[in-house]
Amino acid sequence: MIEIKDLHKSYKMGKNSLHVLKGINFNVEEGELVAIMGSSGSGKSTLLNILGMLDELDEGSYTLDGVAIKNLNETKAAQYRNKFLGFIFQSFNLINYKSAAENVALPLYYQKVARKERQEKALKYLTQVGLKEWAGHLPSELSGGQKQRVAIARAMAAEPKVLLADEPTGALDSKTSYEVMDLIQKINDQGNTILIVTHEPDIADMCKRIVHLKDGVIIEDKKIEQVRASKYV
Ligand SMILES: Nc1ncnc2c1ncn2[C@@H]1O[C@H](COP(=O)(O)OP(=O)(O)OP(=O)(O)O)[C@@H](O)[C@H]1O
Repeated sequence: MIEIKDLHKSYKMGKNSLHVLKGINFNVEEGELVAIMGSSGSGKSTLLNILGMLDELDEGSYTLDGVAIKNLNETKAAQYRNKFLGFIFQSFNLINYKSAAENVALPLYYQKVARKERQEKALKYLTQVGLKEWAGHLPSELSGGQKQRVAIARAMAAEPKVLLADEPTGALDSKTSYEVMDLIQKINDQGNTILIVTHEPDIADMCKRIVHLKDGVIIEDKKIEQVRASKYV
């Protein structure tokens, strides 16, 4: 699903440049649930932004579902982003004056899906995240965990190939974090490919594979069974 080869990314800051990703090689198969970990500044969000086509890579290659993502013009990039990718953010990024259902339906509006189908899909995905009864409520009437569920339903509504989540539980207490992760696991069980950036080892432990970044390179990439086995050696 995702193929990254020798990826490099630098940020220019005046005359200087900061080399953030220094040769990342990384493949993700369909149906994986991957945690990307690493200390602050290791390049996790930069990598996720490149995977999400929100930022451009400098060197190397990125192939997403067979499409080479490099030097695409803005229009093509936006088309592929909408078609392939769903995003979940730490701070939910819901629109405050729109109801839960309207928030979920929004990506479909941008995809020019007809109103009736938008409403049906919004309700379908809100039902999947257990919030059917809350469809007409504004985000301000929902708890943090419920807001993240709405954001997850919104990410799923456009039926993307890959879900990308940047610290999806970062703003939630532990109990709610586990509930949101249970939901993410269920969505993954349905065959969806999901990548999660997280600081929290117990959240990473609920994924199927953990990739560790340090100073812009991958220093460890293990299936969860290997991670667990190595804890007891
Ligand atoms: N747009 C930008 N312009 C300049 N430097 C940037 C930009 N975005 C990130 N950086 C720098 O790149 C480095 C990696 O940042 P990144 O956000 O990818 O790290 P991270 O591992 O996600 O960190 P955190 O866990 O704190 O979110 C940091 O030193 C950061 O200051």
